[in-house]
Amino acid sequence: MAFIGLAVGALLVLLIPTFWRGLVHLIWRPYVITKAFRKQGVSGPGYRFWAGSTGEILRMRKAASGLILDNHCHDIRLVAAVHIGKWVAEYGETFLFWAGTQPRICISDPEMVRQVLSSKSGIFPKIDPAPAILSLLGKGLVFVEGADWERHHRVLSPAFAMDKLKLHTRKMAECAKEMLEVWCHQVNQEQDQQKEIEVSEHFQELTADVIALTSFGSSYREGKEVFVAQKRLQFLAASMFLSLKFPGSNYIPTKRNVEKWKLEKTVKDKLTGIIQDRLDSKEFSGYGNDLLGLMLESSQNKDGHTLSMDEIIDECKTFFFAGQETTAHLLTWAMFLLSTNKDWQEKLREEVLQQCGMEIPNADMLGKLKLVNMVLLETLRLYSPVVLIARKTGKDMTLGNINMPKDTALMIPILLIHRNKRLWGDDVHEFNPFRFANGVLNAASQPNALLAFSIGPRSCIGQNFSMLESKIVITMILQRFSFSLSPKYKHAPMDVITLQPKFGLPIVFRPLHT
Ligand code: HEM
Repeated sequence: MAFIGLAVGALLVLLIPTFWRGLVHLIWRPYVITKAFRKQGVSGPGYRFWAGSTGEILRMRKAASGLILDNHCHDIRLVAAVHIGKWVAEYGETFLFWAGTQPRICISDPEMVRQVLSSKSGIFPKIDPAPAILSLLGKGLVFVEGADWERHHRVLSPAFAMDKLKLHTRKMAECAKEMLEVWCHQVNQEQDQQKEIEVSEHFQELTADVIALTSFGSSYREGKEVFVAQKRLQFLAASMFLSLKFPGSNYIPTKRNVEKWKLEKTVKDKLTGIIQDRLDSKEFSGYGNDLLGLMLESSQNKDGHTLSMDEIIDECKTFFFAGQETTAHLLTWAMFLLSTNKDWQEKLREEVLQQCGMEIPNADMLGKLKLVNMVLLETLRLYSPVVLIARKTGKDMTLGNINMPKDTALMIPILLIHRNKRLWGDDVHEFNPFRFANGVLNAASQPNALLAFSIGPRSCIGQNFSMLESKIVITMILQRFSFSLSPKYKHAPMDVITLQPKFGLPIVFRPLHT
């Protein structure tokens, strides 16, 4: 009896502090945080036990999931990042919401956003990525911090210098030509010389081919298993975002976790194979000067700027995903806008034929395509493939006039900032590429209003790569086809980590030359 009493006592000694910590974490801390922000005028949807705002977010997303917009409606707040749009309207530009028990402060004020993103001192690091995101992207350049980020950046950035990128123009055009030959063949087989093609899938394969070829010396076919596994990991990550978690839940062999582990293994094995092939093929001159070559060469560096094999694998994950997915969506949305704005399609074709004729475009020609550039920028404004940027406060600080404790997560809603009338004017919801006629910095009332590639030291390393690739592809399409939106298209942009058309993008193509 005494033994049982002793055991129960010991158990209580162990359990009571855990129970107490749980109560503090689940009830007291959210209460204190809510109160502290409310005192400073920052309110938001109330905290719900354990779930935070997750239930509300799920309800709003579900309600929006059946909506189809008019093809000319670019105010997509009704269908994408719906919770943020609704809460900004209700609580103002700065508000507090809860990802489970984690507080999130959403900031849209341009000056606050500029302060966070342009800081060079590292006081606004990235938030710790969810495990599902980490298995998708790896701990590569997107997520490393401080001295590690500097080391990775120093090794990788030479691959994105403009003179290096220009050398990729030919390879990018060859990949595009291969895709367009398939389209031409399909169109020519039709008696009425017009053919409907779902382009978003084709752009996914094309951009995968381009990043595989230019950066890893492989091809879509060789890297296909990685791309397919990453696509599935992306959907798992998106679904896991809004599910309730408890400590250790990532280690339980649930159906979803087991699938995630298998996909992670597929990605790692395949990437290791690609890396090993390059190591085996080392010639006298080294590993090559593409992205993979630079990473492998870094292992010989004596200056400490080296990447370990695990870091190289993580960077491969990062670039296979980041280098492909986003550009595919940019191309998709640009085609959507050009197929619904025939006047712009004509303007661009005229420019393209004037500068490039029917030749494969080279870097010099592409540099002269001002209207194509403007349309791509306006596409990035209206349909930014990345809808949200996340950061946190690295120490206790005042941002704007709000005191924030260390580790406060900050959410920057690109999708909403790109629809702020104060910044972009009364025609904010209209497709008007002319706003970029005098360059990105003069397009809005503030110079850094376009955030599609972010700004500051952590802005997108691949932005010139992506713009170059997109210009080549759009140019080569305009040289060959006129096109219009298929009547089957349903306008329902959705944010699954990136912004994409829910039902794809069917376009009807007609050849310009038979
Ligand atoms: C339309 C195409 C693209 C868009 C809209 C885009 C958008 C972005 C954004 C918003 C960020 C900042 C993320 C953050 O701060 O959390 C970013 C970072 C990054 N992007 Fe892109 N991106 C695109 C294309 C590319 C391409 C083609 C590559 C690689 C070839 C790439 C590689 C990266 C990397 C590695 C980072 C992390 C940079 C750092 O933290 O130093 N992106 N991108």
